Amino acid sequence: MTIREGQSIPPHQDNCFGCGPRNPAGLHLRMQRNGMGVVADLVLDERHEGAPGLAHGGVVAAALDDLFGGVLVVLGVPAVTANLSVDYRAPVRLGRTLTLSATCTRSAGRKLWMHGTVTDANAITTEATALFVRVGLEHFSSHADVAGPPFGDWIGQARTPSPDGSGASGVR
Ligand SMILES: CCCCCCCCCC(=O)SCCNC(=O)CCNC(=O)[C@H](O)C(C)(C)COP(=O)(O)OP(=O)(O)OC[C@H]1O[C@@H](n2cnc3c(N)ncnc32)[C@H](O)[C@@H]1OP(=O)(O)O
Repeated sequence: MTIREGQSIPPHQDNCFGCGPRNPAGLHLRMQRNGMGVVADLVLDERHEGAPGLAHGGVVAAALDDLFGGVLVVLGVPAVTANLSVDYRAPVRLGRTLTLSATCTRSAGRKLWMHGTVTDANAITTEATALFVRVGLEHFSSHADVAGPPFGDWIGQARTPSPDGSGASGVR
């Protein structure tokens, strides 16, 4: 599956907490390709509240984690979060249009390092880094039927790792 610049990223699966359109408790993230990364707008509301008027930090972390999952779709690499680190630089306010962006900064062997930010009116509120580890399709298929769209559409076409194990074009 080739996703062109500016094109929408399909949800990982319809019920994904981050980007699934069918999940009533989900964030309904809609990502677009931005270079070798992704961007998305997100408005959080009282369902996502932690401190009064402010977003729960775990929700913000989940959104960034899911954007990293969107980067995987751009790269065509099946992988999962091994480690996620979040710097909360400023409170994230409810009812604001937040801009989330994420990209892969490096890959080596099975590992991919991600970087992402949340901005509100061009000010960074949150910054995250993550280590993703490439997995085989059995990581997913051993728990559920993953053959159908949209998950099966891109995961089934995920690129075969190159001889050096990287497989992710444009990142090293
Ligand atoms: C593709 C579609 C994605 C769709 C959804 C996206 C949603 C957003 C992403 C997620 O939320 S994924 C869900 C949360 N993550 C998980 O459930 C993953 C659970 N963990 C695992 O399944 C395994 O621990 C994992 C696949 C990550 C690694 O197990 P393996 O047995 O395959 O590999 P191994 O433990 O040998 O580690 C491979 C390398 O990564 C390194 N590594 C693994 N975990 C690490 C860690 N936590 N911190 C640092 N390094 C780590 C490890 O040291 C090693 O480095 P070297 O190759 O240099 O020796």
